[in-house]
Amino acid sequence: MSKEPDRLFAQPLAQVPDFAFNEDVVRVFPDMIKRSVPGYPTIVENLGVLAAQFAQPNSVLYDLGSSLGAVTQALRRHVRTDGCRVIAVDNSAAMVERCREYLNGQDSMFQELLPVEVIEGDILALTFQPASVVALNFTLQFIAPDQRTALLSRIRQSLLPGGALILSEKLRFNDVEEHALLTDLHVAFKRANGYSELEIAQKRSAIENVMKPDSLEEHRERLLAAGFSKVVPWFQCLNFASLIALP
Ligand SMILES: Nc1ncnc2c1ncn2[C@@H]1O[C@H](C[S@+](CC[C@H]([NH3+])C(=O)[O-])CC(=O)[O-])[C@@H](O)[C@H]1O
Ligand SMILES: O=C(O)C(=O)Cc1ccccc1
Repeated sequence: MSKEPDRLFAQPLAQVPDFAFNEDVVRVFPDMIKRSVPGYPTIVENLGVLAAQFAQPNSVLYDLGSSLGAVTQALRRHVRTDGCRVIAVDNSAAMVERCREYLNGQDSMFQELLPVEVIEGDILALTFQPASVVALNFTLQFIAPDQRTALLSRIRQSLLPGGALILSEKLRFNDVEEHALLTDLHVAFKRANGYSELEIAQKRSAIENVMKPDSLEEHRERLLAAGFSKVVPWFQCLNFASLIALP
């Protein structure tokens, strides 16, 4: 994995462009996501552990918005169920190219890993195969809000009995004080990870038009509206959380 440190927002920018998953981001992405998302390594590793409980024989496990394939690699470390295969999907060509390289690296180091296919494509245009596990690890927040219910409904329709959707997201909070406190604590987390005030401020304006977090209540209601029967939060660290949604 690339060890290049994230300095993308370190210099003052005359105008901060909207955040995009381009080659510059790909180069620093492992460092960026670890220093920006509290609990990220714990979520990714345990997503593999959870997935192993829901994986059904001869089914597909989806990693939607796979970026560099961290979740796919965790699925392949933990899931031993017969006949499973992983489909990773991302619409960033730069991410997909590097993701394929990393997965080839994993293949060369370990034997008997689940087969994996990496698709460059829009998850909104994807035809889902019957699946036992669908991971949306910090991806739904980048989907246009008015498209989210339809996407979750299609995922729900593709899920096999005994399967699960695992949804990780940055949260906003309806309670003003709770929102302010957890936002401040997230800034403290970033500062503690070496980001300057300028980096934090410029990153905030880069993502504000492209990443729209929902509250836990909105997620729960939307998942139920999409046909899921049960929503169980299994992890929260500051304003980042992960939920299990059962068909
Ligand atoms: N419509 C779309 N179709 C396909 N991909 C998309 C779409 N919109 C955004 N993406 C992709 O979703 C990913 C979101 S990052 C996921 C981290 C990863 N899951 C991880 O566990 O490391 C989250 C973050 O950076 O905060 C990017 O790679 C986008 O290209
Ligand atoms: O950096 C942030 O403030 C975030 O909310 C997380 C994030 C991580 C990586 C890309 C975009 C957003």
